[in-house]
Amino acid sequence: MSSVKEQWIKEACQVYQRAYVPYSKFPVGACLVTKDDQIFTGVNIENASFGLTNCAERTAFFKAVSEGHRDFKHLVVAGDTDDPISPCGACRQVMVEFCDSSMPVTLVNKDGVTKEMTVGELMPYSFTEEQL
Ligand SMILES: O=c1ccn([C@H]2C[C@H](O)[C@@H](CO)O2)c(=O)[nH]1
Ligand SMILES: [Zn+2]
Repeated sequence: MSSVKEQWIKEACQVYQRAYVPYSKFPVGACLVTKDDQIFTGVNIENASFGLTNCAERTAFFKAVSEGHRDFKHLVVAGDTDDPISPCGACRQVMVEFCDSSMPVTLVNKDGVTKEMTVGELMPYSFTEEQL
């Protein structure tokens, strides 16, 4: 019996097969978990106009928020990488918008090796609505 976290890791590792990455050939998968245990997966989706690319993490957040979910408890990001994948700055900023700084984020490499971080560790001294 695998733990729920192992299930979330498996989701992120499996969904990245659906990444649309004809340009970078660099698939990424994300599995975002709500506080009421719903799962939203995401992949990176590229475009011939490169700047329109949406990362896996933001795809998962935008799917969840579009479906009415804003309370999250865990994010897993899996990449075809040697080291556990490191999310880009744009995705870190989106994490800050919707997650507590203490929320755990599991980063996974191509062999399933994980690195546990929190949103606050990924994005210290971040820009938030309090500064507006
Ligand atoms: O954490 C990450 C890092 C990169 N990418 C995507 C964006 C682009 O499609 C490809 C190469 O940058 O990887 C993600 O989806 N998430
Ligand atoms: Zn990103």
